[in-house]
Amino acid sequence: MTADQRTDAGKGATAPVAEEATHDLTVASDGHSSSGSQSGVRRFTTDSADGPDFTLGEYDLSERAALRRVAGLSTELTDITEVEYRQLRLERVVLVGVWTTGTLAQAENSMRELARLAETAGSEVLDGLVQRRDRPDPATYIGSGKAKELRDVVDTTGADTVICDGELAPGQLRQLEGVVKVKVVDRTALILDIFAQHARSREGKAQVELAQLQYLVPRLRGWGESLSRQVGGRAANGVGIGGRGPGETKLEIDRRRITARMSKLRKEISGMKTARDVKRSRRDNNQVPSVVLAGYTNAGKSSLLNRLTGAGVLVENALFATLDPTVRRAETSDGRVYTLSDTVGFVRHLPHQLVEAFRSTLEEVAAADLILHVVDASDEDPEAQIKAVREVLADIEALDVPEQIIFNKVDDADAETQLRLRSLVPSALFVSARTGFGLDDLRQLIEERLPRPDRSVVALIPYTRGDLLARIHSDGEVVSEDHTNDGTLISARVRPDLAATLEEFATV
Ligand SMILES: Nc1nc2c(ncn2[C@@H]2O[C@H](COP(=O)(O)OP(=O)(O)OP(=O)(O)O)[C@@H](O)[C@H]2O)c(=O)[nH]1
Repeated sequence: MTADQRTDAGKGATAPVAEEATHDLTVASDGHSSSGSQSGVRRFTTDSADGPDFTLGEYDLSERAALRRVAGLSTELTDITEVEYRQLRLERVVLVGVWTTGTLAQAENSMRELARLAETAGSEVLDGLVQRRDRPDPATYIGSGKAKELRDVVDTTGADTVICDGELAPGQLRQLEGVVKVKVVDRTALILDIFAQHARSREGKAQVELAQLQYLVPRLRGWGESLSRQVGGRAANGVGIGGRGPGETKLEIDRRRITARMSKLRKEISGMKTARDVKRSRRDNNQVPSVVLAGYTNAGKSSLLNRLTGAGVLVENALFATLDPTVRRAETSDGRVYTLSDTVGFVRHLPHQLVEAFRSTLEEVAAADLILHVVDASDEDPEAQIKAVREVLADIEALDVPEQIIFNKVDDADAETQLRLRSLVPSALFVSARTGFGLDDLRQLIEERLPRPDRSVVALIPYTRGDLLARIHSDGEVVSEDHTNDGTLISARVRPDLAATLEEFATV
């Protein structure tokens, strides 16, 4: 094996999803929009408690470039302090990775995944380089010789961006940019950007913005005080940013504003979580068991949800089509009701900022009765998918929820692969959301693994409480039922909460 390997990262990947690739996203949550002027002086409305409209003044070009680089923002933007995000405009990209551990095949898979991520963000992958190293170079991520080679690849292909397969220190990004002379972004910024493109709900948008800001804050420190300027004069004359008076640097103001914005977002997210908790506890009180589809991005979770519930959920051959959790009602063949939900797709090296920001959404997974862990059987490295998903499950403390591995897309996996997967996870179920193969088995499995009603009750339910009778029928198992003058005498097995409700009508 040679030390340096060129990958075919772009070749194995599927067609880019160009739609909306350059769509802009404004995340000012109160509906105020910012307005920019060509001159570089930007006025905008802020929803911060610090004050109303204000003027930021001008950044010089190098500062703007630094801001964009730090934020991983689009080329024609913007002042970070406007708290407005646009998508990365990554058009023609070259990928670069450092292979430190594992096999070459694993390193290449990681690059292939990076290629898919880049394409999901709307870019065209032109080439990819991997360098074998004990650890990334502290200055330029790859070694200086390799960086020059990368510059040649950039020149030859006409790429406008380099994407690194890791999270880089701000200094590394800057120094590598200095060598290759085009924009350099890292995997984290790329994933954050894809999430920003896919966020639809208010909660999803707020969560992504929070994650972006978390990514941003240490990077503000990274390019540091040298870019700070005294803006105390502006702050003091009232046009500034709620001013702490003279002497405050631009950097400090940025940082303070971002911190304020982050705590506002946290509050918003926790408010939305409360609303969701209420819904969930209503479901819990009705003891509706919940089954969650979790798994790697693009594994086919939405397709399975559609198949199992007939719900019209977006299915897209792109990473992270699903960002906002979808909860659907489903029923077993014996009429027991449960909820089936789709969750955000996981990915290798899911930025910790995202896991943090999406924690409240992911808590749904930790509260489930059963996790259907969907794995793409046609993927080159399903083991890596399983590992990555389990890492996130561990992170959100969902490891003690019963988990069932479902290998999906078996229509696209040859017999040899299926055999290998079978020996890898003997208890796994093999299905195809596309052809319908194995779905009856999956339904049956859900039925068997749903918590069963285990309390025996005998109760005389007055005719005025048809609601209770209906619940016993839908959530429990009726043993016998008799209509008497005083009401319905019913013997049934039900779950503990319903048993408690029925206590006042119990006859034994
Ligand atoms: N061949 C094959 N393709 C499938 C199957 N199930 C889903 N797909 C395809 O896989 C792609 C991703 O499917 P989704 O259902 O959107 O996957 P997901 O896991 O919800 O994706 P994220 O939203 O990224 O987490 C789509 O192009 C589907 O048509 C299957 O059983 N066989």
